[in-house]
Amino acid sequence: MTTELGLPDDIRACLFDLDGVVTRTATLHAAAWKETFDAFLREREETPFRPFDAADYDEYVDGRPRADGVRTFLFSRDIELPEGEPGDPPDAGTVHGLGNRKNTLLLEKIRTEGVEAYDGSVRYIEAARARGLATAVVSSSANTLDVLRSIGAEALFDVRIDGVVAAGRKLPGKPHPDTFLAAAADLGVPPAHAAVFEDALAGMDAGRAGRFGYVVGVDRAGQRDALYAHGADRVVADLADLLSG
Ligand SMILES: O=P(O)(O)OC[C@H]1O[C@@H](O)[C@H](O)[C@@H](O)[C@@H]1O
Repeated sequence: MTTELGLPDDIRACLFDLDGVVTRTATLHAAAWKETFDAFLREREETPFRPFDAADYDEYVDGRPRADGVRTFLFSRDIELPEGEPGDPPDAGTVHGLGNRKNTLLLEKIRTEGVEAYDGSVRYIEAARARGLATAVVSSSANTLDVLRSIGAEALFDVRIDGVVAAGRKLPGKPHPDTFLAAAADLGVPPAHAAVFEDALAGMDAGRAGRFGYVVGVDRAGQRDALYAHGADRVVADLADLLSG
C-alpha cells in the first residue's frame, strides 16, 4: 500500500540527497569536475589526452565525497597522485590540490550562475513534512549548508549530514551507507522505515547497502535503467511525480 506521497505506508522519514535532487547544482559540480580533470589530463605528457566525460562523472565522481571522487577517477585511468593536505593550493599536483581546484571553480559557478531549487522537490518535501514525516538532507558536499542558505531552504530538513558533518564524525561517504544511516539514527527512525531519494549511482548503492525501506531514483540525466540496476525501487523524473500516485 502506498500513501499520497507515493511511498509504502510504513515510511516515517525521508532522506534527500542535495545536488540534483533538491537543487539544480549537479550540473555545476559536473562542469567544475570536467574543467579540473581535463586541464590536469592535458598537462600530463606521458599519455594521450582522453577527456573526462559524462560516463566518467556518473561512475567515478557523482555522489562521492570530493577527495574520493578524485581518487576513484584517477584510479580508473591508472594514475596515482600523492594525497597532499586538505589545505593544498589549487595548483598542487595532489589529490587535495585537484579537489581544491575543482572547489574554486564550483564556487565561481555558484556565484555567477546561482542556485535554484527544483519546485517539485520543494513541494514534495513540504508535503512529506505536512504529513508528519521527518526529513533529512544527506549530501557528500561540504558546500551543503551554503547552498541551502542561498535559497533559504535550511528549514526543510530536521537533520543535515553533509561533507563537513561526515568528516567530523569520520563517516565513510557514499557509496557506503553510513551517512544515510546516521541521518536515520539522528531522526530516531530505523532504516527499514526510511526512504532514500537520490540521483547518483553511488547514492543508489548506499541506499541498497543500508537496507532502507524504499529507494527513489531521480532521473535528471537519462539514467533510468542505471538507477534501477543500482537498486531503485522506483525512478521518477521529478519528485512531484510521486504526489500523483
Ligand atoms: O566538493 P563538494 O561540494 O564537497 O562536493 C562533493 C560531491 O558532492 C556531491 O553531491 C556531488 O554529486 C559531487 O559532484 C561532489 O564532488
